[in-house]
Amino acid sequence: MNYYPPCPQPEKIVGLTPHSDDSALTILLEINEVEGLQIKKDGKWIPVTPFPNAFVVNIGVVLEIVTNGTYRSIEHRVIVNSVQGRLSIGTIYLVIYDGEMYPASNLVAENNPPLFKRVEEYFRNLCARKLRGKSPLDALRIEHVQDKYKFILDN
Ligand SMILES: O=C(O)CCC(=O)C(=O)O
Ligand SMILES: [Fe+2]
Repeated sequence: MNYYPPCPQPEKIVGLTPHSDDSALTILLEINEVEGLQIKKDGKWIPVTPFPNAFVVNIGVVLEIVTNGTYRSIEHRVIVNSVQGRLSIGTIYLVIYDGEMYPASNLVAENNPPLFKRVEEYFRNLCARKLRGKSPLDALRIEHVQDKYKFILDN
C-alpha cells in the first residue's frame, strides 16, 4: 500500500521517483481516486486520471523482455498535491525469483532478433536497487548494429 501525504510545497518533492515496474504485471487500485500518477509519453509527463471502480494495469519489465518488446513497460511516477493525500494499493505479479529471463523463443526470428540479453537473478537485489527510470531494462538491451547499418544503407 502506498500513501502520499499532502505537502504544502508539492512542486519541491516527488511522491514516487520515475521508474518502470520490475514486475510482469502490476495491478493498481487508486483507492481514494486522487490524481498523482503520471506516465511518460514522448518525453512528456501525462497525468493518469483516476477512473472510479477501475484498476490500472501496468506492464512491467518482465513482460517487455519475454515478449521481446511487443509489450512495453511504461515509465511512471507519482506527484503529490497540497490538499489531499493519495492512497493506492499495488499488486505485483512476478516470475520465479531466481530464474532466468529472456525473450520467448517463438517471438524471436532471423528478421526479429532478441532485443534483450538473457538475465539471471534479475530480482535478487531488487529491493536494494534505486528507482531509475528505465535504466535497469536499458542495461539489458542488445544493440543490433547490423540492422542500424542496413537501415542507413536502405534509406
Ligand atoms: O501509487 C501509485 O499510483 C503508483 C505506485 C507505483 O508505481 C508502484 O507501486 O510501482
Ligand atoms: Fe510503479
